[in-house]
Amino acid sequence: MTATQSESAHAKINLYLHVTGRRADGYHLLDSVAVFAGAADVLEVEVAQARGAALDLRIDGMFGAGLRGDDATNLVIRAADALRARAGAGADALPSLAAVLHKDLPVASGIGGGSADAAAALRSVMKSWDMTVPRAELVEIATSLGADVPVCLDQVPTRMSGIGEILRPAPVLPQCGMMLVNCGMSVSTPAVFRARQGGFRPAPDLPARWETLSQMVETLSELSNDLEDAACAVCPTIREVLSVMRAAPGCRFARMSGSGATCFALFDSPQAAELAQDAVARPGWWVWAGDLYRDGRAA
Ligand SMILES: C[C@@](CO)(OP(=O)(O)O)[C@H](O)COP(=O)(O)OP(=O)(O)OC[C@H]1O[C@@H](n2ccc(N)nc2=O)[C@H](O)[C@@H]1O
Ligand SMILES: Nc1ncnc2c1ncn2[C@@H]1O[C@H](COP(=O)(O)OP(=O)(O)O)[C@@H](O)[C@H]1O
Repeated sequence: MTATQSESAHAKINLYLHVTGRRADGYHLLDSVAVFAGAADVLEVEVAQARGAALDLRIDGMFGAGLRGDDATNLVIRAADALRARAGAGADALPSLAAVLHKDLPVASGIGGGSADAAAALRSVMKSWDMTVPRAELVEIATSLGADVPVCLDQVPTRMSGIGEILRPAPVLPQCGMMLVNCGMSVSTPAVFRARQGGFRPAPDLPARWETLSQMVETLSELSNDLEDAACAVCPTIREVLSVMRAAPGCRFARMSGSGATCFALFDSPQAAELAQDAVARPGWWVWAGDLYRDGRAA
């Protein structure tokens, strides 16, 4: 074995999510600001001695039991397969890889854990194979793995549009703290898009920066997550989560992320979010509190 590539795969939070249209293939056009929380999975990839074999994946962590390492549909394996396919005739010369995924983010929960894992796999496998992929092609490969994978490549605050493949800088964020709560129920993204009723909403004008949390909350209050009603129809506990979060001491704002069921709340500081954790704790609920992930990492 040679050097281990360790990549953190951070939770993606949609501060708002407008459905702006629909493509002919059924995919929805979205407008959203995605930010990343400190909460993360960790993917470790090592080069093995053998050549030509597939990526061998082991999974552990708090939410590892729900996923199988030998499942070829796992997004980590699909990411490695996509890069191997790109190597064409040179694929047989690539060394085999051994990977461990520490799965600490809830699965199918609106915070893009699987997408973040796929992006982490693209980053670490490219490094392990000493492979350079032009940015536009990398975004194309990422999009083929899932609409949320491109935004997870860099893990920086991003304005997303298209189906998730058009990426622009988000407004500069203020200091704040974040809490994430998941009620323990997986929610299927396609099922929520199918259950959605109502028309389309325009993409809003946003400022270049939010100087304070109050300014950001004022803007977000004018916007919405257009998947929230549909997700609540699929998983009614989301409404209870939101009302518990809104009642927590110091909570400035709460909303569902992505297609749910995870909800986020904003606080004045990471410490304020951590202090409110006990007030929202319920049996079977996953609660995380801390800072946004502000470092980002270029793919
Ligand atoms: C809703 C969002 C918002 O960021 O977040 P999550 O709830 O997944 O975190 C994403 O668009 C989810 O992206 P992702 O989870 O990668 O979706 P994909 O695997 O590409 O698509 C799953 C299914 O969701 C629907 N889908 C997804 C994205 C999109 N823009 N329009 C859609 O209609 C399609 O039915 C598709 O078959
Ligand atoms: N490494 C992975 N982590 C999580 N989910 C994965 C992974 N690989 C494949 N999946 C599948 O992808 C789907 C979406 O997972 P996830 O990204 O966690 O959802 P969401 O984007 O809603 O948070 C799940 O149904 C899950 O079975």
